[in-house]
Amino acid sequence: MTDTTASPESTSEFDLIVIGAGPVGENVADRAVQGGLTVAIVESELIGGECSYWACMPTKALLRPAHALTAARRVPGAREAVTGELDVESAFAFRDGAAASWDDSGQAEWLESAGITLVRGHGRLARRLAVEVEHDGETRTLTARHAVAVSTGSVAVVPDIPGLAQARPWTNREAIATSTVPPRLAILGGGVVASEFATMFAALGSDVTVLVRGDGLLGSLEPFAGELVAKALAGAGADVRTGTSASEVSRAGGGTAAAVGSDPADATTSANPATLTLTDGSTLEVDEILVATGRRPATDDLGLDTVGLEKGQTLETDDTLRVLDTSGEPIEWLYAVGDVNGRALLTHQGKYQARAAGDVIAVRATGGTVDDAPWGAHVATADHEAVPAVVFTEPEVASIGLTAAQAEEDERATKVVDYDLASVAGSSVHAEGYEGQARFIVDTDRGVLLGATFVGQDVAELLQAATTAVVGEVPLHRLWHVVPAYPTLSEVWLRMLESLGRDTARSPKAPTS
Ligand SMILES: Cc1cc2nc3c(=O)[nH]c(=O)nc-3n(C[C@H](O)[C@H](O)[C@H](O)COP(=O)(O)OP(=O)(O)OC[C@H]3O[C@@H](n4cnc5c(N)ncnc54)[C@H](O)[C@@H]3O)c2cc1C
Ligand SMILES: NC(=O)c1ccc[n+]([C@@H]2O[C@H](COP(=O)([O-])OP(=O)(O)OC[C@H]3O[C@@H](n4cnc5c(N)ncnc54)[C@H](O)[C@@H]3O)[C@@H](O)[C@H]2O)c1
Repeated sequence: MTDTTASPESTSEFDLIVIGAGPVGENVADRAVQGGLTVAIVESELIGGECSYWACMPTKALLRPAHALTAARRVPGAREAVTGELDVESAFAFRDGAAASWDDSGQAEWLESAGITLVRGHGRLARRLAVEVEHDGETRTLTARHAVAVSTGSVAVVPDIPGLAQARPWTNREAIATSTVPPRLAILGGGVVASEFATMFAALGSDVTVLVRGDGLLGSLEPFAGELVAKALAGAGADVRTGTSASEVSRAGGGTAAAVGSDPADATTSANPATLTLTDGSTLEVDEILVATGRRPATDDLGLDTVGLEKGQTLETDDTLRVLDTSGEPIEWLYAVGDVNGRALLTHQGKYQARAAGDVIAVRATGGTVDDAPWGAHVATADHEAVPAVVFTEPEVASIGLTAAQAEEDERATKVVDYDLASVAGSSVHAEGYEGQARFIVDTDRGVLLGATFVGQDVAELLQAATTAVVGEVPLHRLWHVVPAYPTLSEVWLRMLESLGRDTARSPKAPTS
């Protein structure tokens, strides 16, 4: 919509400036360009962000060999063909490929092909509609005609435990970029990151101890999810200790684990062990410690004070992703999208927000009509109650919507339907001795699904159907006509309906006798 003939290097004014070129920032920029705007994106590290190099992609690649091996071993005929163990070097090579060997040139090419101007450096808000970019000791100011979007993501939290920081613990970055398998690994935390890395390193051959502060793994999900994952971890030789944490850590010489960085070669295994004193008074000696105790928004050095906000804070937003000021009013020109707004720390959900944000920024800039009613084109309504998530542990955990506990807190009229996945025909041919569990949360007043959780081998692909049912508020009586193919794991849907009773198949318009 403005002059785009000036070279990107010399141009300092754009319709939109995006700070942070992770998966979310890239999508905000792309949608805004498609909406006719000129866009600059500022990135201080690698284009593609945490997800591409230290999170989603490499972790799933390094988990996959163990999943495939376990799956083969569960099927007679295939089992006999597995004559060796997991090959760690090949698994690392597969991981390297998934992380594009920590080289973002492909992503830079994509930005160029999409018509987005890349500005390398650390971005900070300078004042209204202005971003200061620091790169190689030089500072340049970019100005935006219409909006600035912050997509700076999140960083790992290192808890304030005496001696922990000095012991140079791994975060997800060092853990996923390592080229060696620590013989003994302690994992602090019991959430998604802890559970996935415990599964991964146990399969790679580490002696893993998971220190869970609460009373089980994956505390925000249905309790049976954490229980089944803990059972499988124990079966894989990991020691999952609940109600325990570290009260002190020491490592002679401070440890040699790498500083956070983008070079995988930096992540070396410590030559000197660390000793953790646990809250029960016992001690634990390990070669590496992985902190998996949550994430905080990357807003420490973002110039938030220039817009009346506080450094380090989560950037709360309205549903069109505009940042709220201290009085709860949206700042017209400032958007926050992805992990940094704390709405849902997941790539797919951040990219969903990005599609809405990029489109609405373009529409507002060009004087179009904003579609911001719930479920409109320019709002991220699903963030509130319909966030799909998969934990890629063994077994997998796939969830959408409310848990039974959340539904109860809401005081909705709900019914919980539990079903043993081992009892559907599909699972019996999928794997010998298949273990798994499904739970559906049904709104009995409205006759729709509010949530579902599946735990078991290969349940991730069951999730999209559940997401469609929850988001689409598909009536139960219509679900009776959604026939699952036989014999698949999806047959659990029919079992859920049968548990509710054939009466739920009657449509509201059916004549009553
Ligand atoms: C171990 C792990 C595994 C995960 N696995 C999955 C998964 O399987 N599926 C899933 O959906 N989610 C997963 N997640 C979550 C997912 O990684 C995040 O939700 C996602 O990366 C968020 O994207 P983002 O673009 O908001 O932020 P990020 O990916 O963090 O990107 C932010 C970008 O902004 C840049 N930046 C920050 N500050 C500045 C600044 N001031 N100036 C310029 N640039 C800046 C950063 O360098 C970075 O490139 C995982 C997370 C972890 C930790
Ligand atoms: N497959 C996926 O989609 C995937 C994978 C990994 C991460 N993620 C995302 O990344 C986010 C962060 O994951 P996470 O596991 O780091 O955070 P989390 O919030 O899921 O879990 C943090 C865990 O650390 C514990 N903890 C917190 N402070 C502690 C302390 N001081 N001492 C001991 N324990 C402590 C908590 O009790 C909890 O068990 C998640 O919200 C998730 O959405 C997604």
